[in-house]
Amino acid sequence: MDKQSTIYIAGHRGLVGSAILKNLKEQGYTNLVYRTSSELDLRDPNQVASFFEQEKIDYVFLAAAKVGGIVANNEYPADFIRDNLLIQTNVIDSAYKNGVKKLLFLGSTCIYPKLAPQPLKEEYLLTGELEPTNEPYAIAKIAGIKMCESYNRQYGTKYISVMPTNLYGPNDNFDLHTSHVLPALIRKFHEAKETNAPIVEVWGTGTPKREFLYSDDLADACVYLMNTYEGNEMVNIGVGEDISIKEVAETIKDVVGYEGKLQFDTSKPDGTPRKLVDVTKLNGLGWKAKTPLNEGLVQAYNWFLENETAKSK
Ligand SMILES: NC(=O)C1=CN([C@@H]2O[C@H](COP(=O)(O)OP(=O)(O)OC[C@H]3O[C@@H](n4cnc5c(N)ncnc54)[C@H](OP(=O)(O)O)[C@@H]3O)[C@@H](O)[C@H]2O)C=CC1
Ligand SMILES: C[C@H]1O[C@H](OP(=O)(O)OP(=O)(O)OC[C@H]2O[C@@H](n3cnc4c(=O)[nH]c(N)nc43)[C@H](O)[C@@H]2O)[C@@H](O)[C@@H](O)C1=O
Repeated sequence: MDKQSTIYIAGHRGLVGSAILKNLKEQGYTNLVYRTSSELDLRDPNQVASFFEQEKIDYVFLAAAKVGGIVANNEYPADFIRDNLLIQTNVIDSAYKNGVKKLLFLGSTCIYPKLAPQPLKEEYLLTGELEPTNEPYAIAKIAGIKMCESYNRQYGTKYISVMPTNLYGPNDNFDLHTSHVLPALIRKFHEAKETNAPIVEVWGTGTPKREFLYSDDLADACVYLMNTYEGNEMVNIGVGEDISIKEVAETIKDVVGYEGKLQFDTSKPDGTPRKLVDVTKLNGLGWKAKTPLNEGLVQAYNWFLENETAKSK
């Protein structure tokens, strides 16, 4: 990308899109294009086609999606498969029809089989059954990967797909019903501390393991790969280390300074037992994560204090 290239960041207000926008601004890219979902509904093919015809976009970061935690995925499967198929199909096809030079598609590690060997290598895609709580979302993401590969093969485009592990950071979703585990636990421990509640409820058994990447690191990897990677094969993005939900809950408890107890609600789903990504390919391409989990959690909690608690005052 040149510093003057026209770069569209789809989903620029979200966890990932806002971090990519910040990274691009910091690196001196000046011609950045973005729209909110109310200005441009990416599920609507006509709106997307007109937008691409007008804007003459060179590069696309496709970070707009219907996203949510384990319970949201389980409760709204139709929304997750429909919205994601529509958004990615409209954007990828309009990018092709309007001569976009390169597009980066964001998948997720839930595309790998539920019981795949660990760490998850890129080649494990489509080798086994998916985790049922997020199968519709994962199927949409797999369709996005295959769409990029197919356009590259048939039309000679340069679309790349990246598979990030679980993410957290500024502009995360802190809604307890629809969020992922880290923002949920930050809110739960904070509110329990404020109200002197003796117990914080943690979903599931606490035994599943997850790998967590700070959103600024993810954004840096996306911009790096947009500038350096042209392969048709997807690339995992992660840190290469995981932690149990019980351990991460104890860590957040300490970061927040809550002194009560944890209680595990085993009526809630555990989901995939483990999804540690193999980052050999990413490291070989010259990129490594920088932010340690403890440091990232302190930053995420500070962001929550400055932005989310202000909303409820
Ligand atoms: N969060 C995570 O842990 C992980 C995320 N990812 C992937 O990263 C990408 C971004 O996720 P994340 O940033 O967490 O998600 P967020 O929910 O934080 O942000 C999603 C963004 O998508 C936009 N969007 C949603 N629907 C539409 C629509 N119909 N039209 C236009 N824009 C829309 C929203 O725009 P607006 O704000 O204007 O409404 C929002 O800013 C997704 O592809 C996701 O699968 C992958 C692995 C893990
Ligand atoms: C990114 C990824 O995100 C989702 O998959 P997930 O990793 O299972 O997501 P999660 O963050 O919601 O949960 C991780 C673990 O944590 C436990 N857990 C404890 N207490 C809370 C809690 O309070 N909230 C939530 N959400 N989870 C909790 C929870 O029971 C589970 O064992 C999919 O959307 C998938 O599609 C996807 O791509």
